Amino acid sequence: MSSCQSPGTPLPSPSCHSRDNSRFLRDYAATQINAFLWISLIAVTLLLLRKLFKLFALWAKGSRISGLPCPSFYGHSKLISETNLTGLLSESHNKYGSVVKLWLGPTQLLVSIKDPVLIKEMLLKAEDKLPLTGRAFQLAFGPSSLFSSSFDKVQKRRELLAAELNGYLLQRANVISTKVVDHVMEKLHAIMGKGTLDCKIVSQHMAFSIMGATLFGDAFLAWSKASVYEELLMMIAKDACFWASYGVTPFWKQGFWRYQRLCMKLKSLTQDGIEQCRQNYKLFSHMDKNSNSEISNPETKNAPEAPFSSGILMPDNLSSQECNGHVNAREEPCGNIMRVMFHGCLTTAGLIGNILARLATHPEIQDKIYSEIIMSRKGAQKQKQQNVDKMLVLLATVYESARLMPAGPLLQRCSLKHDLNLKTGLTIPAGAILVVPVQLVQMDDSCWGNDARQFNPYRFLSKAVKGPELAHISSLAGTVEDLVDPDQDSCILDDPNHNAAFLPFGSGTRACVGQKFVILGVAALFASLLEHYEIRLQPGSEDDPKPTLNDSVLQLLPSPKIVFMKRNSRE
Ligand code: HEM
Repeated sequence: MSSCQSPGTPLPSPSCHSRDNSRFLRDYAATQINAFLWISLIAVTLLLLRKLFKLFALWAKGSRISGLPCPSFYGHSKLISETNLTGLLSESHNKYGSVVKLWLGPTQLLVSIKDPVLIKEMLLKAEDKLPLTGRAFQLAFGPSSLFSSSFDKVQKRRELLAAELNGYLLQRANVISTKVVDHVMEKLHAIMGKGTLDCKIVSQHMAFSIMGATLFGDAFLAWSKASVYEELLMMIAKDACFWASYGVTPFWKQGFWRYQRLCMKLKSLTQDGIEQCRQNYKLFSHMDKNSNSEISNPETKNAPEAPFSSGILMPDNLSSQECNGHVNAREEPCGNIMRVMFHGCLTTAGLIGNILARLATHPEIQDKIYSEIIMSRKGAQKQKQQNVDKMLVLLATVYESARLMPAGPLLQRCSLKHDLNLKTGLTIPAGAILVVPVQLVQMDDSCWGNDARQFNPYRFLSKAVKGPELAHISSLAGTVEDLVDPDQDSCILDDPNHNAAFLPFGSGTRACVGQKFVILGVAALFASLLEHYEIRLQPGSEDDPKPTLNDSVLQLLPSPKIVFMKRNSRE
């Protein structure tokens, strides 16, 4: 008799019935949990096996690429600091050729490519960037559709920005530059009264004013909070890479919260600036209805329809949340403006600073550019703006300065999902970090000749020699003496991008969209500046500064001290 049956009763009691039920439920639950645990175990094992398989593939494929032997199981990462990575890669390329590997850890393979043709191929095929820059921007300015790691996320926004920069905004580059020079010189006179000028500070003011006037309109130059904005941006730039280098956001650090407060302040100032811009835009659009466009530029006719004929990169346009055909609800409304301000100001300041320093140490080039300016003025007495297209030595100087000091020492990509097969037959395994040591490539004798390390703008000029049938071109890279007379129409400016080793703005799918705009804008700035001032090095100032990574970009340090001498008022 079962224990559930009371004596003399053929049926089990109700309490016995419920005990059976609960035992059944308990058994059932135990079976389910066991099944779940087994399935989880199998899934985790499969995942681990997949990871292990990928790791073996990385090791096997990585071992076919030559490079420095690993000092230990943990790779080279302990030996590498930001400053000596380029040195280590240089040594490695000299020893092992144009594609080399470096194990940063047991699971992290870095592949560096130095051959310009392979670089072009890789930069076209590898569309995704390393997450570091994206993370730095995300931490500082929130989620957005520019500068992210994934190409799919940024593609549409890139195209829109490029169309605006290379279309109707290009015509403003001249106008902005003249105003910026007037504005900055006013500021600098006050500083000059107290002593000499620091190249870094001057270039920072100039870059900041150009970018501000481009994004927010001319009203930015008179904005009372512009100096605070500049200061804040520079404070954020100092720490941006540091905080982004944490794998997990360091919420537990007090410094991080201080940094976040700075970012919030910048955000609220940006919104303030946008408000100014809106009011200014209303004024402009009203004026535009009454008058035709100030300047006519043939390129604008082919450019996509300009939404704001005032010629400013209207923040509303950059921050519109509808992109890629859908509303991006997570996107920070003014995130893209802060990103473009941040990237544009830092990189443009680096370029301007480098040009200032080169011109100060090369008065003969300054004289050539000055005669180009005078020539262009002769042709167009009444014209307010300069025509920089004809100032070949000036443009060549901008190219050469960009070549000698890129924004950063490396271009970085990842080939996360698929192996990357190069035409040479070499396979770069999925998961590897791909880098281009720009500094090395841009100073490589085999790409630029024996004077690769020298400042020689003439390398971008060619002499058009008219033969009996065909005009042929001979490069002018050589000494300054046998060079072009800008008075004669005998030379042409080479497109720097025809040299695959010219990479200050990157190349391929993720190249900088601001290249054309920035080259013309900076050239126009120097045309306005050199027309009225001569740049001289302060006696005793360090005349051999080195490109050094500072505030997230390469800068010439120690920063040279310069003086602006008003022309026709020399002592
Ligand atoms: C001297 C000034 C500048 C330099 C040297 C510079 C350089 C660069 C470099 C090296 C890259 C990465 C390219 C690559 O990885 O292949 C980049 C990306 C970019 N630049 Fe610039 N840049 C400058 C100014 C500007 C300006 C003024 C703008 C816009 C107004 C701009 C917009 C961008 C954008 C949107 C990207 C990101 C492209 C992407 O992630 O897909 N840049 N720039």
